[in-house]
Amino acid sequence: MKPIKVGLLGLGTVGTGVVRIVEGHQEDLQSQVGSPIVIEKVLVQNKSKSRGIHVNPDKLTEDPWDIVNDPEIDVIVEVMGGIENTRTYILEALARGKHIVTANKDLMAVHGPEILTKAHEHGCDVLYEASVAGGIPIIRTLIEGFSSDRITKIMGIVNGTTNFILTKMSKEGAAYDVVLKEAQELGYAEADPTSDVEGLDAARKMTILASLGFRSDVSLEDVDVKGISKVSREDIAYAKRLGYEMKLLGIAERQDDYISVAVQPTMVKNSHPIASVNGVFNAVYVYGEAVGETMFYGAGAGELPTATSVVADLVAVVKNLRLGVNGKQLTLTYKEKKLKTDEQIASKYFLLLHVDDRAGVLARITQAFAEFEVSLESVVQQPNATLPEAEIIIITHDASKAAVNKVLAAFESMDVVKSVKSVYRVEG
Ligand SMILES: NC(=O)C1=CN([C@@H]2O[C@H](COP(=O)(O)OP(=O)(O)OC[C@H]3O[C@@H](n4cnc5c(N)ncnc54)[C@H](OP(=O)(O)O)[C@@H]3O)[C@@H](O)[C@H]2O)C=CC1
Ligand SMILES: N[C@@H](CC=O)C(=O)O
Repeated sequence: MKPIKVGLLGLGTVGTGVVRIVEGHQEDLQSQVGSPIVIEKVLVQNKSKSRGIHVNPDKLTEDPWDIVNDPEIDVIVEVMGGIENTRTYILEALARGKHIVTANKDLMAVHGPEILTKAHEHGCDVLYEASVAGGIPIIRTLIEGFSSDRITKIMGIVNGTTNFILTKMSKEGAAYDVVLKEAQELGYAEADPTSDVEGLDAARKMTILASLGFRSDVSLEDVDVKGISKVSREDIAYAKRLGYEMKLLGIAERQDDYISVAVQPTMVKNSHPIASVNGVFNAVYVYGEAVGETMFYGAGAGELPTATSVVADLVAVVKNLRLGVNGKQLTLTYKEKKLKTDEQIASKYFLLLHVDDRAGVLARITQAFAEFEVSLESVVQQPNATLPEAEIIIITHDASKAAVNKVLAAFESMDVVKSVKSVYRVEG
């Protein structure tokens, strides 16, 4: 059979993995799709850079149009990252009838609907399994595995870099900056790791998951995002003492027609399976009305796990080519979203306050919670080790975000409250 020719945009962490798997598993791939898969051309920024993999130098190009305009190329695998240039290359490639596989969540979270519409118009496939949770086949699972159910909640660790950092800080007492550097060296972090640590990467992934899971037009602006850069070793130690692990969680919830999506550092009860998801591993919990609770676990970043998802998409495109059904999949119809208000978003909260250490303070603090009908699960007061103040550690029962914000606003005008050191959502 005629070989399938692939143009690879990018030969960094993921691109290198794609070449290794396509070459190393060639026989298995051929047996599934019935023809050889050949990486015909590879786009890089700098052809003379030394690389950890040998690629025939004649295949390397620094000009994306060498690939986009090449009529011999059937499929483009985009693993270079970035948004605007990449969007242009992909739209142009679709206009020329090429199928696309991408790992680019930044692009798909922002321009996904435009790209998928264009693909449909041109009878092309656009697959993006690797864009969320690296090696876990969660996108295919949401589209196919849950097609018969109605999802009410998607909750997970969807960023490997921040889970790697929080795990090392929690288990080894490691310093934030040192572990971030290690995550970068291992190829887990984004080109600009701010998007990992400030939660944007996870927010993009949650946009994709929530859109597919709730079949709703969720956009990045709908996600309430907070990263881990302000999580201190002290916060992690408090969490552990109380029986929790600190995790950066993405949480998308639906009640009737109303949804909320957030990414935030969250204290997860030790007994919850997500609390023991460590290092670069990701896990996604999906709750369906009929199926109940399910969990998907695996490496969320890194060369080979991510490339596994990319090459699986490539195999799917080639199988569709064989069957002549590219671009013929039924597209999802998205409902117009209705976002929950802060009154409708409920969870347990952890608060750490520094207060004056004198009679009646605890009563005033608890009175503020009572005023806004926030019920408390536990309250602990202890002296501060270094300051002439007391610390109050509070865990609430389920309370609305609006009510907790009102309590926090009340603390601002209470002279006995010196500072609100930390506030975290609590799960489990
Ligand atoms: N790393 C991971 O674990 C995961 C990454 N992803 C996504 O996969 C994509 C790639 O990530 P990753 O492999 O880590 O990125 P890298 O930074 O390691 O590699 C990027 C590659 O693209 C090339 N490149 C970048 N910009 C251009 C440009 N303007 N013109 C030509 N070539 C360019 C680079 O060339 P050169 O080598 O010459 O510099 C490099 O080979 C991103 O979208 C990322 O978000 C998704 C899941 C996991
Ligand atoms: N930087 C990302 C890579 C995979 O998407 C992460 O750490 O999860």
